[in-house]
Amino acid sequence: MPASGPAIAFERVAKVYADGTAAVDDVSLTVAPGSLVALVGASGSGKSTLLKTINRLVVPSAGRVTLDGVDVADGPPPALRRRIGYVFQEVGLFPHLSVAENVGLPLRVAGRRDDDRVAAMLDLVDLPAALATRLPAELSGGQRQRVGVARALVTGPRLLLMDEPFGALDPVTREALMESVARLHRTLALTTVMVTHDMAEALLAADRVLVMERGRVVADETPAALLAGAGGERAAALVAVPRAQAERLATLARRGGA
Ligand SMILES: Nc1ncnc2c1ncn2[C@@H]1O[C@H](COP(=O)(O)OP(=O)(O)OP(=O)(O)O)[C@@H](O)[C@H]1O
Repeated sequence: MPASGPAIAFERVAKVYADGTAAVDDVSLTVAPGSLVALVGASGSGKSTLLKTINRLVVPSAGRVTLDGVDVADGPPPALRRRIGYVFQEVGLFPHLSVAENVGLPLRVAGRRDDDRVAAMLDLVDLPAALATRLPAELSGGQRQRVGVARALVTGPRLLLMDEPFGALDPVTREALMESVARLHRTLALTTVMVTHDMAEALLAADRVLVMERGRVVADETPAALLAGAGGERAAALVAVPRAQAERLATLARRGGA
């Protein structure tokens, strides 16, 4: 079993955008190596901004972020980003490159070429080898996201960041992808931080859920604790939605079986 990925520490991190929007407000917390953390909260609460301070797509206005004790601001951003997998909703595949070329691009940028590694990555994300020569436009949305995950992990990062990557997909595809990612998280011993709008997904996949509101982390609990009522009013309101749905479905199933 390989050693787990890096610990992340946010130390009094704040972000005020140029137009004066305070997106993140004095966040301090640590993420243990090997954990799968979900960031949830209303639209505009600062989830993406906080996530992007980890790979320096956003530079904090105050405070700092460290990985294994080293400030992410030390050293050039490309070197940092090679150590961090990043998957986001738009995927960002190059339309004129094949699936294999897209997955291999981070290796090429780093001066490497490794066709076996690319093939192994496709296999790891459950994409048939026959798709390797296709263009992104010749794939389904779910397959494109799998290519995005393969590309994010091809350089062997220990840290995976996901920004609502499966939001545009149907629920069945979304669930299958989330299962794949949870499996990769375990087998590759990653530390994973994911932004999601889907509280059920957060509760089922994560081992820790951070609830954001107006730039602050207002609850920080395990899924079990959240379901048991920890985390206060805001967390309870978010948990109420999947809970009510589960209860209605259970009632329907009982009636159907009667
Ligand atoms: N580049 C930017 N310039 C100015 N304001 C921004 C920028 N990016 C985000 N914001 C603002 O910062 C706040 C937090 O945005 P952020 O995208 O971090 O929230 P979020 O919780 O991820 O939202 P969503 O769930 O809708 O993606 C919002 O008010 C948003 O409009």
